[in-house]
Amino acid sequence: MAANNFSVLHSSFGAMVFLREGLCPGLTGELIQALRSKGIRTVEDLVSSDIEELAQKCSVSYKALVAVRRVLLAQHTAFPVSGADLYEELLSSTAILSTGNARLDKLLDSGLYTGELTELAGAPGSGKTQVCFGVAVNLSSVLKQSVLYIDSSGGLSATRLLQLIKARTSSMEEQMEALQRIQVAHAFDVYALLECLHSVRSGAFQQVSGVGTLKAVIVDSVTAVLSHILGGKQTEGMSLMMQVAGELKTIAKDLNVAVLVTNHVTRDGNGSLKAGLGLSWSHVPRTRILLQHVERPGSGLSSLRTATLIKSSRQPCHLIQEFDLRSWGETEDQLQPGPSGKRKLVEEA
Ligand SMILES: Nc1ncnc2c1ncn2[C@@H]1O[C@H](COP(=O)(O)OP(=O)(O)OP(=O)(O)O)[C@@H](O)[C@H]1O
Repeated sequence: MAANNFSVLHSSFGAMVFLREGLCPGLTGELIQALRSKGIRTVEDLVSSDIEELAQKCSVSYKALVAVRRVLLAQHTAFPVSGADLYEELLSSTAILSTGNARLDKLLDSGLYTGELTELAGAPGSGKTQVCFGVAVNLSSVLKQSVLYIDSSGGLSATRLLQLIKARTSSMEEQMEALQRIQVAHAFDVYALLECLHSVRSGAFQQVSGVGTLKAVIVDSVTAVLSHILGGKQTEGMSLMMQVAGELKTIAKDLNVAVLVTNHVTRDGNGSLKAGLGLSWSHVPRTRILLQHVERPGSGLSSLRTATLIKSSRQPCHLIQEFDLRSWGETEDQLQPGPSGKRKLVEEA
């Protein structure tokens, strides 16, 4: 095929990927050497070349080269899809997982969406971990779905999880089943987190016997492992952070799971709270909620919190809901599915 036939595909390649042994079947060291000798070093160089001419120039098999190019194209090209196909895919594959808190669900347009990253940002003590517990327990005990809880701050409490599960069922058997559906991993530095995310991506947690397909991954918190490697002279910090972001997005998309992460906050020039980890990270979550204490004169520190929607592509931002950390699972105002009612709301099994 002539080189300029690939002009559309050209533009869809992301980062430059160098040809290396093992990148795809048939791409041997010998073939790579032959290609390099003719200036073909990257996937993009190869797929945009005239294969017939290249096979002759490099004295390699035309058939082998076509097979390699076909695999590389499938692996590395983002083929354009129409809006209609995308919408159809959304309807058929996206599940919306209730958080177990009707007010948070309202902010999230019914709940956590599979295939997406949602972030809870808040100051220390604002209740991020408590919300993660509530979400994990609702998924495991009410929706009967499997969850991976990655604890990177040491805040995980099995007794609190059990306490929340007990509030939903008095059956010991159901309590144990619910606890089993929450798989826990500890990752106290960025390398351990990346290793854990690699295992998730390779399917290690997908079907642990008896607990079903993974539906959500919770990381509490990303800041705990990322904040100290950013800034100063640690130049690789940003790259590690974006690797974590890439892994989380890939997991969300490829495994079709909902990803929930927690993040700290800082203050901007005007003194307003904003999510931590800087501008590059700010684009990573699709939806962000800010948790804050409700301060009432004379009432001291209470368990009341506000949740403010500060980033969303579905709902107007700055919607606010107030809720009580102690009343997770209240069902007073159960919500109806959003406007696109065909989407799968995961129901109690
Ligand atoms: N069993 C409980 N029931 C209700 N509230 C609780 C319970 N345990 C802790 N809390 C409250 O939760 C708050 C701490 O929340 P949490 O640990 O979720 O904060 P966080 O935002 O994760 O903080 P950090 O950023 O430091 O990890 C405290 O105000 C505490 O009083």
